[in-house]
Amino acid sequence: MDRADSPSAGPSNSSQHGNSRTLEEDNSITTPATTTSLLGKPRPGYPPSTSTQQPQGSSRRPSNESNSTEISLKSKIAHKDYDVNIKTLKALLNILKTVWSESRTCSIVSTTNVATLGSGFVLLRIVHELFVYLSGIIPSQYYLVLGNRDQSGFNYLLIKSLLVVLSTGISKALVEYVGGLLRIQIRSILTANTDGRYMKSGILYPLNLAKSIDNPDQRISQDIDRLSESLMKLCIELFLSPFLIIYYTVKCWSVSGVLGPALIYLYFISGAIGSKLLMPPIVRLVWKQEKEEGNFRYKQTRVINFSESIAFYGGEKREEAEVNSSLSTLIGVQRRLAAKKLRLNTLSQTMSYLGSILSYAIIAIPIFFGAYKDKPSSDLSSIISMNTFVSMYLIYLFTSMLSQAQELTNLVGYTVRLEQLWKELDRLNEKHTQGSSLESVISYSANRDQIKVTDLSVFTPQGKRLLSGISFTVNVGDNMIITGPNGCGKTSLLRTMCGLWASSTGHIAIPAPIGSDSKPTIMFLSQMPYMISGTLIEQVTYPVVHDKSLSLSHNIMAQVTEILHLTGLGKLAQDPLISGGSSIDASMWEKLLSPGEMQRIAIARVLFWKPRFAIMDEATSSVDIPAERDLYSLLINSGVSLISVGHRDSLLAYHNLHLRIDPSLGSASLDYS
Ligand SMILES: Nc1ncnc2c1ncn2[C@@H]1O[C@H](COP(=O)(O)OP(=O)(O)OP(=O)(O)O)[C@@H](O)[C@H]1O
Repeated sequence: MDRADSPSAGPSNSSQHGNSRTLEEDNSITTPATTTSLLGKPRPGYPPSTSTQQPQGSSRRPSNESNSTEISLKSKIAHKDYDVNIKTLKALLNILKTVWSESRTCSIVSTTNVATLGSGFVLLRIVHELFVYLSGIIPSQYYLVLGNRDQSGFNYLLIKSLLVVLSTGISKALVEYVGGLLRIQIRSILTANTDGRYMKSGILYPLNLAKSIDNPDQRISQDIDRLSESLMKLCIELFLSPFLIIYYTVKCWSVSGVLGPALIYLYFISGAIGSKLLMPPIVRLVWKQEKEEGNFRYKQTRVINFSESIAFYGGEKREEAEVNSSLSTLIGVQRRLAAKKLRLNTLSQTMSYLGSILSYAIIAIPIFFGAYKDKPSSDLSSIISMNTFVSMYLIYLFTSMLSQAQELTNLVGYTVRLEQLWKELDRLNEKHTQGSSLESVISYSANRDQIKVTDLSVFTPQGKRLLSGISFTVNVGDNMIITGPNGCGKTSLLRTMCGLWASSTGHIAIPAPIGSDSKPTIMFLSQMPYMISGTLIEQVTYPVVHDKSLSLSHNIMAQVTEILHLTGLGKLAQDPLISGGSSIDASMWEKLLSPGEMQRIAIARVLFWKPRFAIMDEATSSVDIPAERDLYSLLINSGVSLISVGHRDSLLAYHNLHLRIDPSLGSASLDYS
């Protein structure tokens, strides 16, 4: 409820506008349209929905096991861990501390902004509360001047009330505006901080591979935003609540005696108990609804992503059946939810109407006990109006507090989710920092011209042994091809050599980078090249951090253009749509280029960076045979040593070493040619 629209009072006014306003506002706290209980609404979107984004990388198989683990983990979290308790409040405090300390160093917000906005918010909130009080007592003044037929008093009051109402509206809008700006600042700070911890070597991939935390994308993009929103909502609503409750209790007491506040407190307690009893099944169903919403959305997204394959197969009917089945599960849950909400809404509606009647019952007591028997009727109307405002506002403050209690539960929920992510990121960071010097099978060698693998055993992240006893040495100038049947572990060996899979034994020595040299010494090319959002130059120079001067540098442009011509992509450099210098979305790149052209872009990146070694996992499988010959010649002539995986016999000619994997033995033999 907007306190600017807080219960206006007066016998006729309150029955016409005052009460209807009040009920409407009470309903904003209690009715199903906006919320489901006196304790506030279970927010859509929380508990978290199933992310539509699938982790990329090596977890190629849809894992039912991991999904069910995730779901059961979420169930546990939804029912148990999201309570408001000391632990979760400490986590919230930790987040607030981070916001405060980061606001001084964060590059995307200025400290002055945060401090100015914070103090501006506090000031505006106090000013607004003063105007709310002034506008609340205006109706009682109207009863007085109208009752006394005082025309000049009425004219003066008319102007005064217009100014007060205008100021109340403006101050409320400003409170929400400044609160909204603060929310954006908090979100920016927390997101930048979390992304800084997440987008790191040794963290991004292991976190998504092991799924040790569900939906990090959702936690960063959605949960942080909702956390900031909940925090600001609580600040806007509850910032002055304790003081206001004390003030309006005293006021109510002074008009109606102890019975008035006592009845309001009783009303509040019974509403809270009733609501608390009816809430749990609804919370559970809301959680389930969010999960089914997520599943439904995921199915729809998959249809979009794979529309071409579905069209080729003519599988539209099959997809429709799949989507419909998901929809019918979702609708089933929504029906059960609506049924459960009925009881709670009955209570909520009844309580909100009772609240407005209660305010009259409170003033009726002193009137019938003779407290105002000497007052003329105009004065009495004014007193009734004033009292109705005070008691209704007190009732509003309580219901508002109750509804914010649910907001607090949401805030704690988002806090727990963010804290879990931070803890996991810190754990992986610690492991990575230690692992690179102590535990990992990979070590940097002073010999920058060699990759040496000794007695390596390769295990999947789940611990299944794929290969054992693998040993080989590739010197700069050598080119090695790895062959073997599907599923024997070729790509897994490459993942282990690149340090992506840590669960291995043996030893791999790779060239050490020199100082702060950002040039990669080893580059990995997968069968499906990764396209980025950006310009043609950024595409070829990936993974350099985006730099405007790079796009303007004539040297780099000339170098990239030459490489594009060499790799058979000269037409791209001439295409105004592509080479115009404007950024193109990654998904658009994937449409503009064929798989073979994307593989050529990946090779262009190697030619641009000229690393010591390029590890190529079927990286030319979509390129025609003559072009494959040209590309391999280019790479070898540029001084890059290649470690290739492939099935085509044509590849053998470009390599002097041949590692054959024998799946029956789980080992490999090395041939020289
Ligand atoms: N993330 C993972 N978790 C568990 N097992 C995996 C994972 N990735 C791959 N595997 C399994 O490891 C085995 C070897 O896979 P890998 O991709 O290394 O085979 P490959 O020799 O490259 O096959 P292909 O020639 O078809 O590309 C397969 O049985 C595969 O299912």
